Amino acid sequence: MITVEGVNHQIGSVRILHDIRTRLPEGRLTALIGPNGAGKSTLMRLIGRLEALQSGRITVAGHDLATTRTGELAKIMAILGQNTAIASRLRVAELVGFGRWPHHKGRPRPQDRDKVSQALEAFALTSLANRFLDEISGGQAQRAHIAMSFAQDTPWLLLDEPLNNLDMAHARGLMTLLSELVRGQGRSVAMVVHEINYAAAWADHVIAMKDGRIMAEGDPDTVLTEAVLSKLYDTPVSVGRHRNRPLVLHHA
Ligand SMILES: Nc1ncnc2c1ncn2[C@@H]1O[C@H](COP(=O)(O)OP(=O)(O)OP(=O)(O)O)[C@@H](O)[C@H]1O
Repeated sequence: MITVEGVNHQIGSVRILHDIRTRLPEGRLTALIGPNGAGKSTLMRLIGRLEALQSGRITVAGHDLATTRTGELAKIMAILGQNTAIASRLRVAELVGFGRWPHHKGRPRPQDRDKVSQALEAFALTSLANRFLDEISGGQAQRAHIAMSFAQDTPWLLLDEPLNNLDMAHARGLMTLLSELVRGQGRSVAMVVHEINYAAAWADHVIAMKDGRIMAEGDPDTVLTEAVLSKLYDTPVSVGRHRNRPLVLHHA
């Protein structure tokens, strides 16, 4: 479980997060939703310790972020942030190989190479393994970054907008793979997602944020309702059903 208690965050004089208290359940896929600027990435970055905690307390699988060593944390949690700009003269396999660093600390072993091969295969990147990052498409680069986090092989996987740039089939493939990690291997995934129907179809738990606060949280049937979503996004939405899950419609 990830616990967040009394987390406030401020940039300059602007309050970005207001007293966030929540729990992200273990062995589940949690979707963070909400409008632009709601504070989703900031909360993810604080949980992933990419940003220093200004107040409150966060624990990941019982480890307090304030006291856990980075090497230890990197074996518990992989985080993929939103800005994945990285040296473009790097090959796909090298990027994915960085995910193994916490395990081998510079001396890759056969099992590390196996994990990289598995990650390349899982994200349909094997044929692109030797390409440089500036020689592949935006969606392929996005998959390579997710594959790097996947190769880290941690109980917790935190992904900020991993569906960016992915076409329908690859987005579906990623969600299927993430839910297999959760259901088949008992891993825990938290992701920021804008396309609400991916949360509706695959998430077990949804946290809806607006203006630096949590507006609603719970299972998709509880959170993905017309009342909550219309208020969350300040736009009218209809919610139907598809395969016994919510289906959100927001066309004119
Ligand atoms: N470096 C920064 N300096 C000043 N304000 C910032 C900075 N980073 C983020 N903010 C502000 O913090 C608020 C929350 O941003 P955050 O990126 O966490 O939102 P988000 O919910 O992830 O949004 P999006 O869906 O657009 O990615 C926004 O109002 C944003 O403008």
